[in-house]
Amino acid sequence: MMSSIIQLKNLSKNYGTKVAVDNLNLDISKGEIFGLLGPNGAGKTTTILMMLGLTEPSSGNAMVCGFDATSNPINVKKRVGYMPDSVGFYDNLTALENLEYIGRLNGIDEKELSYRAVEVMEIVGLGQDMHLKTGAYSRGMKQRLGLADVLIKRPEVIILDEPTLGIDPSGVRDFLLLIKQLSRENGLTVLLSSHHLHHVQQVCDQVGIFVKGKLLVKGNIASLSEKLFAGQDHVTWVDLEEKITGILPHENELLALEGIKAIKVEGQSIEFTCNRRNMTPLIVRTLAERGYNILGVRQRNYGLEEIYQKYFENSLTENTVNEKSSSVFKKSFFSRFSK
Ligand SMILES: Nc1ncnc2c1ncn2[C@@H]1O[C@H](COP(=O)(O)OP(=O)(O)OP(=O)(O)O)[C@@H](O)[C@H]1O
Repeated sequence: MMSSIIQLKNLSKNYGTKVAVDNLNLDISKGEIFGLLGPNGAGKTTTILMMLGLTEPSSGNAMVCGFDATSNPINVKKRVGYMPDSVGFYDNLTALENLEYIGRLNGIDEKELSYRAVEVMEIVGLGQDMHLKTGAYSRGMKQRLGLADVLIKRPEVIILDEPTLGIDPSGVRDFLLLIKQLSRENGLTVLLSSHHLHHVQQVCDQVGIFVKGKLLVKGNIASLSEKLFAGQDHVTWVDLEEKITGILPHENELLALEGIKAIKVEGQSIEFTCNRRNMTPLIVRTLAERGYNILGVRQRNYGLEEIYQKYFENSLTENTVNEKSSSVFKKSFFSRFSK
């Protein structure tokens, strides 16, 4: 069992009557890449600020690298690198100068600074461009420079708030691979917050889904989709060459197979509703043995894609237009659970 490097116990934060974080309990192991997922306003940033000692919890506590973030923020800040969702630089300085400036703010010895700054620039893939002014940097390059700012103090934990915001898809992939490599090679613990499930799933060992200040579920991607869709029907569609009119000739025989709940025929397509997973091979085999000519087979899977579509995509689209959407998100999420 790996030891926890971040431990949040009954952590809450209220802003007036607004509960931003609601009695949060969370352990993150050393060397783990953890994804905090949730729509806008879920409480991700507030949680991060409490871990860094930048916001005081209303109750509960956050232990980070063995220190209480509220009573001992200096020790936490020494060990934790934080990249906020937007990082600012001095546009008329070169990237290397910007990084050295941050290094000085972190109290890194001048003799070591220039060596370390160049090293970190190479690590984040900006070795070739470190003498360019940051005014000429793309969003993706700035993100890497932001990461360099965080790495220069050789942290044990890095916390990245929405690190993929505004970067193009290939930039996102490269950036996340870099994070993974850094974590694996150096035992670095990474906490990243995002509302992009797609991005998070590429790198995270574990994810936690946040809604309205509460952690709804936590686990690795596979266990998460199991939990979220437990009890859901599994559906398989089979397309046939022949058109079926009326009842499928072998309907009763198929319904007698354990796991098949219902059969619906629509022209050349048959829909099998099953109460257990992985029924598709048996269905296909049985139909083929009975002489049906199968043209295509599809299966409804409950994976990340489905989690994303159900709980994030809708919420996000609405969020950009309408701030009230988090209640929509919550409703659909919970109605799913209470089924
Ligand atoms: N300083 C503050 N004063 C009052 N309310 C706040 C403050 N900071 C955050 N909130 C509220 O607390 C809730 C959680 O916000 P938070 O920024 O932590 O969410 P988030 O998950 O990080 O979302 P985003 O992705 O939009 O940053 C929101 O409803 C927000 O309006």
